[in-house]
Amino acid sequence: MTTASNRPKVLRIGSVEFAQEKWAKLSEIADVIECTSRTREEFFQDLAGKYNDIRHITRTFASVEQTGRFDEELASHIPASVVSVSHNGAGYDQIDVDPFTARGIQVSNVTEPVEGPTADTAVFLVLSCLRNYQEGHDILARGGWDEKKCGGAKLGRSPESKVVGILGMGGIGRAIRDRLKPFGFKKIIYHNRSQLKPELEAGVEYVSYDDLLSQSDIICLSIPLNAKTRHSINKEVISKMKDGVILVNTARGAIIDEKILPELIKSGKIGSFGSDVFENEPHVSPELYELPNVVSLPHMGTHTTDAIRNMEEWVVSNVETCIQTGKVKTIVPEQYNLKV
Ligand SMILES: O=CC(=O)O
Repeated sequence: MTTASNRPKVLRIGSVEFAQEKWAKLSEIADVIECTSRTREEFFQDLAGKYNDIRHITRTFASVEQTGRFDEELASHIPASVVSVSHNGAGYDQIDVDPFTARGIQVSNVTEPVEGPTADTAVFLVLSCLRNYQEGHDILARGGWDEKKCGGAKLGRSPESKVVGILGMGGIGRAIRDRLKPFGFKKIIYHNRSQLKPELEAGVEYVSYDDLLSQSDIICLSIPLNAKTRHSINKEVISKMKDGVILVNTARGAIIDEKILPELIKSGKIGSFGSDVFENEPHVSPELYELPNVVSLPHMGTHTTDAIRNMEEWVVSNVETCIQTGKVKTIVPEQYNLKV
């Protein structure tokens, strides 16, 4: 039981949109402190001052504007009292996990609430690229629907003739698989760090990285961004893909070396590009999104009230579970062996 003197302090960085009730519940067992530091320098000063006895930190994707990345430098300012950092999002590329692991600090991310909404977005992009729906919309919007059938939009293809390759078969990759299955694609294949157990694989075929590149008509990227995966989809890798491949990215923009895309799309090497994420958000080169065979979204993967509420509540659960058991609910994979 917590008393006023031993109640853990939770530093909340970034705003709450919908999970006020869940945060209020957490306040019954912890002191929740809103982070008011406006800059990274101020944050470092506050960590040595008014936040010097906090135990848990929560952060949002947008709060990077306030504190900068959670890197080695920032970790070196974290008070020894801190036991967990809970990130609101599936992708935690704003956090360098190693310096936190070295200090015995648990890092958690959001898993399940992100999977369905992100996969819905991937399905939208796959279908739009396959059927040229964006081109149809653009023709209609500029008043170009004349006598020509469907306004002259290019003919699309149906799923039955296409192989889908999913790169990365974590929770989001599996949700993409499950949503694409009913469309009747010719085959769904995947590549992952390791092959999944049959019950998780759910009937789709595990292939090598190179086989995924060479066999897929549509490639969905669902891998995390880190030092190994940054620009891993580059000119050389794309040259191994089928001519006219459809590339769909709902993971992180910087997995692809974005500057090479316009040329490869114009040449037809990439038949269509569907993306919810870009390398330097919110800046996207008009040269890219103005191409007719590009479907682009401003990072809307989890942009629903339900998803945002569920994600915010998941973050609170991570803190709550850590207070109650000493362990966060969803520790990041790099820390599976962390002794706590
Ligand atoms: O981009 C969204 C997330 O990382 O959850």
